[in-house]
Amino acid sequence: MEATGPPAKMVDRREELTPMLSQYFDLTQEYDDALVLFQVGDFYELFCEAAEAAARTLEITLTKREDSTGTYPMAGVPIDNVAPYVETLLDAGYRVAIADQVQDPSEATGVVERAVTQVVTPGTVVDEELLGAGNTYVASVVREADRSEASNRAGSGTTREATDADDPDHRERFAVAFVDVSTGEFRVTSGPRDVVQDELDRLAPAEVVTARGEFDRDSPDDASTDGNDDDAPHGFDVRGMHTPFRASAFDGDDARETLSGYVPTPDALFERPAELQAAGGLLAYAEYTQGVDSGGLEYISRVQRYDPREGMRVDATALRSLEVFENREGGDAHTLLGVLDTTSCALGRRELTHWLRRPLLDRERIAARQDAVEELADRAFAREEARDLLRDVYDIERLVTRVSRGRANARDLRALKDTLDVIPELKAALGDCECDPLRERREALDELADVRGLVGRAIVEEPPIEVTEGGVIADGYDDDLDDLRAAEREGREWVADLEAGERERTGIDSLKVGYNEVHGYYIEVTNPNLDRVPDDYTRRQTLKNSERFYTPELKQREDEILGASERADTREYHLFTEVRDEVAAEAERVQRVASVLAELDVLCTLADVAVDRNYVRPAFGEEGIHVEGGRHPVVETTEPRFVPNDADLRERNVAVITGPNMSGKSTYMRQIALVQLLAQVGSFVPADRARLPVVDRIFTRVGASDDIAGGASTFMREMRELTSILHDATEDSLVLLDEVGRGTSTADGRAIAWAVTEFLHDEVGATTLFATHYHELTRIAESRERIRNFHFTIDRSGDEVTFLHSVVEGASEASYGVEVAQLAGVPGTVIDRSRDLIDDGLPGDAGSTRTTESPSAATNDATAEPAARTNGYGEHTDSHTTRSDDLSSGTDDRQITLDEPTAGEAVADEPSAAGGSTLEAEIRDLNIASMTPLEALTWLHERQREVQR
Ligand SMILES: Nc1ncnc2c1ncn2[C@@H]1O[C@H](COP(=O)(O)OP(=O)(O)OP(=O)(O)O)[C@@H](O)[C@H]1O
Repeated sequence: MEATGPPAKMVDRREELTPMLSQYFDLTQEYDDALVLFQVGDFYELFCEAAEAAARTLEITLTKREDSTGTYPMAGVPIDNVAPYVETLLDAGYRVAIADQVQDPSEATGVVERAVTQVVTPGTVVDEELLGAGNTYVASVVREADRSEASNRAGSGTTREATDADDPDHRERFAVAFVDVSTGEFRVTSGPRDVVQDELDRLAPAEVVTARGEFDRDSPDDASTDGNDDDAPHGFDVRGMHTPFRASAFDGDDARETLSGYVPTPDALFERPAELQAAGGLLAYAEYTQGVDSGGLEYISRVQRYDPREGMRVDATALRSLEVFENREGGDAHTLLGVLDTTSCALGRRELTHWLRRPLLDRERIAARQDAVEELADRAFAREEARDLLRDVYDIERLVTRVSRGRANARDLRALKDTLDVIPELKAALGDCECDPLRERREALDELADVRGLVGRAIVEEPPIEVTEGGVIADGYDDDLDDLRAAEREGREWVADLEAGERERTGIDSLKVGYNEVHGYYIEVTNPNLDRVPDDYTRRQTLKNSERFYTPELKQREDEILGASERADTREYHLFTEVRDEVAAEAERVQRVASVLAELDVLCTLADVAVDRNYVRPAFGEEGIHVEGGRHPVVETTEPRFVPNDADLRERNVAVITGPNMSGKSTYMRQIALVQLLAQVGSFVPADRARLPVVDRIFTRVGASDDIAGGASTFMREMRELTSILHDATEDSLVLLDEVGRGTSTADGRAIAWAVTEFLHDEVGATTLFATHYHELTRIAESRERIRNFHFTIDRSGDEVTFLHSVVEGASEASYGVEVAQLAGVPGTVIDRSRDLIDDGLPGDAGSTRTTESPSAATNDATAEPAARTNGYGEHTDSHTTRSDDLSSGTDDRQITLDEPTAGEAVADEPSAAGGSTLEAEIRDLNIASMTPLEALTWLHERQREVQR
């Protein structure tokens, strides 16, 4: 960003700068991709362009600094409340380098020494205040060497013959590593582009690091920032910030060297060199941001390589359309996570997210989780007790990270102890649980009695936040400390007795003994009594109405007290860091306990949800999906009269689902996918009964109808996603298609929908749910044995329709678009007119020179499609190649042709019928009543482009 790097004004005056600004200049040069927050006393200051940018972004005052070399814009934020400012800067796309004074100003001879102690970036925040409850990842991506550029899968057509791109040996491959610096979780994997993209989608890193120089077009030193497609690391689609980092860190030797600070034999851990490079480069970046040297993040000891194929693949599109973590508006209300997340502690909350992100493929692992959930569901008392205890569990995964990094305070240690105190009780609560997964976890719960005992003995029950000012270490833990405290106590007692003694000795009743920070202990005598002051009193301070004195003995005692107190504080700090280091040495054990606690929390939660919401344990078999009385886990919580529905797709069917708008098609499809996903997570499912296959991947393609503004580009995206489904789905996949084809003309859309359905049935064999308003699609079932039609029923009495939300076998009769419009409150005049038009045909039909179909052909026939009723253009245009008899039944005069032009395009090719301008003729001939809003908008968009050309 332009506000980072050395300020232009200072570059010009580099040699003249004062020592302090010179120091600032050097740091801005060294950390040239960050805003440097430069400590000056109680403030972090920024200068020149950086100050202006910060003032704008943070809405703080821009001031000036003047010295002999000039005037510099300056802005500052208070040190003791810096977190919110840093957060705002991160949100605005900046990285922030914190340059602290690392020398006591009183000891500095010249300018105080300063150093960057931390670079805060979106992916590497560790401050509690800046961290959300979930994981914050930073990822690194490395492209494998010696791979030729592979073809783009999205463009590789819909045939499933093997191509170069399919051949595992010829596809472009990447390695990707992820770290959560706040917990120490570290994972590495590699694979072809789509697999790595899935991993990036799944873990949604806040930042992606790549070797500098690879993507920086203008200057190799230019640090790119987020949000710009041009900066997409290796062409991956990532939401987070993109950070180019020192390329050498990703070199094999350097990466190995970095890794050796964390794992004993790096080479043995990875399967491919690029994985080692990605992991080493990422660790080097993590060290750089945390201001530590090689090996300085020792709590990252769990560098794990994983295989993405171990889990069900659920890409970002599927996660979004199934609203697993986020609803369609991007919020977290009414999501699957929201329904399930009644976890007791932060550890469990993060673990649940992990589980939902990566449903399992391994039947045994699924069964193990199910066994645990089942037993916990049955043992209500044990479950409730365990959940209660887990509520007292702190986020010890992050806590132990702070311990390892020397950032934990005494309260953190005490919180760790409080958590460890829970473990014996938790083990007892689960003592009767018999199934292997629960027994194993119970046994894996290390009580860490040593750590618990140490902290219990060493740290007082309610320690202060500061660890340098005493009051942290418990009495009896250390003899030296006890002696110092005794000396201090004794001195204070002596002082406490002094007042009474001196009053007696001097006869001054108003004499007082006091203490202040500046002058220490004193004896205060009011002016009228000054003549009675004994000789051994020395004057210390004169006030308006009194004088303050000390005696040689008081002075001596004061020195003893203060000396003892100071030495006690120092000793305490020393002891505290010793304890902290001892705990840090057990970090791995704590992390293991944390992960068992996390799993237990999730298992208890899933059991609780199962009981609370009446879920059942699904069985797994070899046949396709068979659900009885299935429910949508989220919609059933908001819809008081949710109607359960069956889904019998045992032959791995392609289900074509029709029904009026709003009847429940999307909900139904999503509920089947969510039931499947939950089942593979190991959870029970919202149904009366479910027998399911293990699905390798869930694909979703939701039509463009909701996204009119996106226009043509949305359709393009839709088709790209469709291509990837057709290419990547297997017979073990579950495919959801919701109104695919809606983003283009009705004719094209229907043709595509038809062909896609055939392809999925004939070539792919994936279990498919296809919700559509193209009713003619239901006819495919006549010629394909595994294609089945389902539709949603409504109850119609007079003009009123009631949605029954229940699915039945067979094709739907109509769309009831007008009835839905009426329900939505469209004015009665419009509704009546629509009904007339349905009955009588559209005026445009009669006037059109192309109309070959009689409007009356579609009248009063509930089975007629909107398209057939209103369009019916019989003419053939070059742009549509699918033959009409592919789709039509050919038996009646409601024959549907696929050669129908889009509202605009075919007309535009024709000369004006009325002899006016082409545009005029087009407008006149437009059959507006038959167009969807999207078609109208697309038409308008095309005309605009023509005019603009
Ligand atoms: N099984 C059900 N029981 C009760 N209410 C339901 C059920 N399914 C859906 N609904 C309600 O109906 C609304 C519409 O459902 P949904 O979006 O699934 O309809 P749709 O047929 O896909 O509509 P469209 O074709 O317009 O996209 C939902 O928001 C929900 O409130």
